[in-house]
Amino acid sequence: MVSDGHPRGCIVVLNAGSSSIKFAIHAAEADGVARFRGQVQGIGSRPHLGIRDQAGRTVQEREWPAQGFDHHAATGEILRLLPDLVEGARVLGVGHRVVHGGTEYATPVRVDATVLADLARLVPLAPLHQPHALVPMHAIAEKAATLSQVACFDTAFHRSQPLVVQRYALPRRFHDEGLRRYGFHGLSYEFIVSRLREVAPQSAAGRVVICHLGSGSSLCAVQDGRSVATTMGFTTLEGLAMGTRCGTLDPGVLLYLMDTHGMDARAIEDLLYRQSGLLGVSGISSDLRRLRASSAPEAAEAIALFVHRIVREVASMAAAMGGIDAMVFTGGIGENDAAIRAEVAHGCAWLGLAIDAARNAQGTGRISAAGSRIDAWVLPTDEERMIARHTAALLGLRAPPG
Ligand SMILES: Nc1ncnc2c1ncn2[C@@H]1O[C@H](COP(=O)(O)OP(=O)(O)O)[C@@H](O)[C@H]1O
Ligand SMILES: CC(=O)OP(=O)(O)O
Ligand SMILES: [Mg+2]
Repeated sequence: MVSDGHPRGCIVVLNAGSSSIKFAIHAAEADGVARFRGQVQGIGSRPHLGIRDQAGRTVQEREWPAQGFDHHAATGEILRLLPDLVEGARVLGVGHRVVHGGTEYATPVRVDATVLADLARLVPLAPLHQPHALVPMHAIAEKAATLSQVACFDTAFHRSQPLVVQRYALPRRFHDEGLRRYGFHGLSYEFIVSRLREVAPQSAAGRVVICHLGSGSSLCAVQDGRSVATTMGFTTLEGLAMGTRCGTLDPGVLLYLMDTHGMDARAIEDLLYRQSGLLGVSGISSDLRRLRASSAPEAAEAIALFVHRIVREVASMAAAMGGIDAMVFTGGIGENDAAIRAEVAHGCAWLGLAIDAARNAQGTGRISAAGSRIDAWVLPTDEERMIARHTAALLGLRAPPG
């Protein structure tokens, strides 16, 4: 309760990922570890809720059968749980992660009817994410119309990229109508840059490749704290192979699918967003943990493809910056799967990356070997904390981040 020393005002944060919904309760007035953090993860495979308090202790856990338990159901559960977790503090704002901000939104904004309508128009560009961010925004707007809601965008961090990086080689009119490379996971990249400034300021001022490897995966080339290139583009499909997404594909494949298989846009959307990636190649699961536990050759092949694409794209990020000084692994896979990090490092040895096996197995902080030309780190991301920073700043409760 308020009387036991908890801050009086709080920010509630909601982050709808493709396989998870994460949430957090942050003190409104000061940056710090969340009072509560939780997530429903494994949506679509093994839905599981876990909530931890400020000290990292698990305070609640629950599981559901995969069938019928979707993002919508998870949102309902979370909205029901939040009043208890707030513990009597005043909710001063709700911050949302919104994956796509289009050309219009390059900074956080207060949510109103116009914003809701604009963001709904971007649903086709992020079908695994955008609808799940909009559902709680509408629910909160209906139930608590006076509560300030703030939308924070995954695309915003990349808007500093040079125009040539954002352009596809299509006729100019398409770029002008918004068909361009946006990039995503920007809130995660922004948070990692802020962490790197704390733990390795010299590296943070240099040329950094951040590997956000989770259910969705992308790489970002960050130079002096700014995004200069990233693997995702117009949608969250481009770049690396992911849990259920294909990553970069020859556009001729789409023509073939239309002509030869008679597939329409919706069928192709389902194939590329939901049936491909680790799931499609393995035929077993989109979850790396389950592929690790499998002895099927298809599981090993899916993992090898995942790594191969990362290694190729690391080189492309390096090319965008003329070299690499530091590399950071983050996201559900980047933070937890030491073997993926070791395999990526092996593929990047020619760039001067060597990781220390024992440090990598431990999986926190610096993992590069003594003498590695590239400094390598495992840094847990915290998109929710970044959203709390932006939300508090926009509502005038704190100074702007960074
Ligand atoms: N201990 C682990 N070992 C290997 N992979 C893991 C582990 N924990 C989580 N993951 C992977 O991380 C993915 C989820 O990443 P996360 O970034 O939380 O997802 P989202 O993109 O939905 O936010 C899971 O699909 C799983 O493959
Ligand atoms: C942008 C994206 O793919 O997000 P996530 O990894 O949370 O699914
Ligand atoms: Mg995520």
